[in-house]
Amino acid sequence: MDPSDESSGNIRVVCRFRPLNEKEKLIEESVCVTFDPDNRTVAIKSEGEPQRFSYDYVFNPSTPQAQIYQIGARPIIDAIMQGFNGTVFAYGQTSSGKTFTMTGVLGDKNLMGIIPRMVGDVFSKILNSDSHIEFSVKVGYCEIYMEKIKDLLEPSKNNLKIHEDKIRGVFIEDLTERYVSSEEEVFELMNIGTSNREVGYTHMNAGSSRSHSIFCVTLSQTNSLDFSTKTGKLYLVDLAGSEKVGKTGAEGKRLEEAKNINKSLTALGQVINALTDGKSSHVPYRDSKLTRVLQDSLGGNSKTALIITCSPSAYNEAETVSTLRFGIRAKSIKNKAKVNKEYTVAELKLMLAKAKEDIHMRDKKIEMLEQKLGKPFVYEEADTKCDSKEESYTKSDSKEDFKEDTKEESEVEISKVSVLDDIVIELEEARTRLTNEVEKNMKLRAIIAENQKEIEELRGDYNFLISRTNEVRDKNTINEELLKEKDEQIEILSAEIQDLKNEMRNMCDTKFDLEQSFCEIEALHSKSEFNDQSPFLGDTTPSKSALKEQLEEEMSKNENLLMKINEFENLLEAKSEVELDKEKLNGDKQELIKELQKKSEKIVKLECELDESKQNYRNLESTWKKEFNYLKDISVSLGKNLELVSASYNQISKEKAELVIEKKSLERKMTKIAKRAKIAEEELKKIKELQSLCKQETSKDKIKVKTVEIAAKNLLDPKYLHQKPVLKTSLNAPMMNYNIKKTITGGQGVARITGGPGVARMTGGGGPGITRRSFATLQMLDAIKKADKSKNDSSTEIDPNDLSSSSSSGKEKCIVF
Ligand SMILES: Nc1ncnc2c1ncn2[C@@H]1O[C@H](COP(=O)(O)OP(=O)(O)OP(=O)(O)O)[C@@H](O)[C@H]1O
Repeated sequence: MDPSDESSGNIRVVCRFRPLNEKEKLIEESVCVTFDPDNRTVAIKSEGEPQRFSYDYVFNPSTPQAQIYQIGARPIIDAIMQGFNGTVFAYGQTSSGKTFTMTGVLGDKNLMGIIPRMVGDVFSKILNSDSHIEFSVKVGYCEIYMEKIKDLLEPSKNNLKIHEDKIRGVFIEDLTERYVSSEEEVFELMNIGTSNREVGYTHMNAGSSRSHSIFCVTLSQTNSLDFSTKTGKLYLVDLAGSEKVGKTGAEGKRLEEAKNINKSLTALGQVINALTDGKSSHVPYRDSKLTRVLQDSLGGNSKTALIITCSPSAYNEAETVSTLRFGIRAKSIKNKAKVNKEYTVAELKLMLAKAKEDIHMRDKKIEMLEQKLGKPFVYEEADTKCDSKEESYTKSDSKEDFKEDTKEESEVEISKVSVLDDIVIELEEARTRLTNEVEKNMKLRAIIAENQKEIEELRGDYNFLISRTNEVRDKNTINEELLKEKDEQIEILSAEIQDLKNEMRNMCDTKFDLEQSFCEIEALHSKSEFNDQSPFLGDTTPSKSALKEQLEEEMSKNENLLMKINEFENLLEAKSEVELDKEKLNGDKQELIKELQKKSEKIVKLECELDESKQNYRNLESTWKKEFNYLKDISVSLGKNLELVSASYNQISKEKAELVIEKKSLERKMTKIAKRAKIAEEELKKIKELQSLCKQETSKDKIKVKTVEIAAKNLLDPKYLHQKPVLKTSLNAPMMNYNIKKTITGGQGVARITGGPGVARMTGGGGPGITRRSFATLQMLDAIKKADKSKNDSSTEIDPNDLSSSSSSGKEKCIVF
């Protein structure tokens, strides 16, 4: 991994003091703090020595919101853009200005807090980014109230759970996250969330936050060129303020809230202690929801800034000191943040393709260099400048020296090329390995995709079975309830039937009695009609009217009975109906029982299948995990290989550049040497020509000397003395081995021979008359001989007196050879 993808460092802690509020001014106007001019230290005045606390920055009460953002939180945004996680959280006593710092006044340019400013910066950075980077921004908003996490964008979700996995770290499950495309949309969501927050009145703060709020911004970036993705998660946390219930006057609900707030803040303090005391092996993140949510922000994968907020009032001195101490402890927490980057297969493929292309290019270059080094030298007129080494070659340097040097240099170059060859072979091997690994990777991915499909199908089957089982169970329960109801009804009806039967029996008895009585009465009545006057009868039997009354009574009873009988008959009918129903129900029940049995069997079967599916799923999952780990290993080794490839590439590039420079200088040397060799060859040719010329001249000279001697003799011969002198001629002849030019000029007694290397010049005068001429000629021959001897002299003068007598006519007399 690129080292810039990781960063470890301490939490950044800044401290902010707000101005005195009205209440503090009323209670006690004195201020208990002084600020050092270095903007890093604050001192609390106390009776003894003032207590001093130093942070990354200390803001005095007059610091504007914009500066707090710039110094306190802005660096975190840069980290988020790079794909790190980030957290900014505010801690402090109630009413110390946490919410003012984090949120401030939305929509007010001067008073808005860190969250809206950060959001604004995120969007402006997105707008100014490269066009091939695609961004997506999501926001979520929740609060921890009385140890429950409530979704502030969907308040019905009021007990969200915290989870953790390797990819996402610690996260709040099911938290509503909305995609947003402008800061206005974010502000809208913030307003919605804030309106759902638990806020209440206390003596210290009319709008006191009774919960810890967490505003999450997730920024994902996809590079459309290499398909890599980066995700930075930003947590902006406004903690509830610690409070002394005596001061805040919390009672009832507020008291419960205060207890909860203080408890979770104590848990936060304990986590910080465990992280910083250097002895604790266990960090109690799980002691509260707050610490669990902030787990990554405190000692984990996040760049974190803590803003501690304080009151400057002497009235709150104890709370301020406690907050300052908290900040000091938090300062030594070390986090290890890493860029949340994902290498996609496409990205890996692209990297591989690039590496292949690089290797190919390098191959070509190396081939070219090899060709050039392998070819016989072609002398090019490439460069006309001479370097010092080249100039040290003089005419006396032999071609052999030059060849020797060139051979040595060539050997060095060849050894370099062979090293390069080795590297190229290694790279080729790495490339093959990489290709194989990528192929393997692709195959594995295909297998995993298939497995996942299968798992999805199994999951679908499983869910279907579960829903079917639940359906059957529900039906069963309903049927059972129905049966129970019917049984109860049957029981009631049976009891009623029993009662009716008893009543009917009683009624039958009464009816029988009554009928008997009626018969008796009828008999008596006829008897009374017969013995109407009998006093005996009148005394012992009831009177007719009495009997009539009794009869009427009995008749009405009878009617009632008849009615009851009717009722009873109806009831019997009803009973038979109920019995029919009961039978039917029993039938239904039997059917239901049968169905139930069938369903139970089916459930058992389905449960078996489910177990099997679960087992399969578990197997697949473990295979998948293994494969995933294997893939991860491969991806790590791929990363390493790619690093190796790029390192080798860099090395080769460097060496190639050096090689090119050396090659150029070699070519220049070659050109110079070639030129010099050409010159040397020309010189040699000339010397040889001269040698042959000299040989020719020497033989000619001998002939000439002889001719001169003959001529001289002839001149002295008396038979030539009357001959006219030659008007003018010149003698051009090399003397001995030198290229000597001799000129004899007739005139007024001047004769000069100019000697020196290669040249002898004689000028002489002659006059009429043989003697003089002969004398002059003899003088001249003598002079020539002298000049030949003194070849190193620059000139030999002949005394003009010696020649004056021979210069009479002013006309030249020469001997022609
Ligand atoms: N730096 C400041 N300048 C001006 N006013 C401030 C400043 N800080 C805070 N205030 C004011 O003080 C009051 C309390 O601030 P705030 O609500 O932000 O405190 P808090 O720490 O969030 O309190 P709690 O923990 O009770 O929620 C508010 O009216 C706020 O406007």
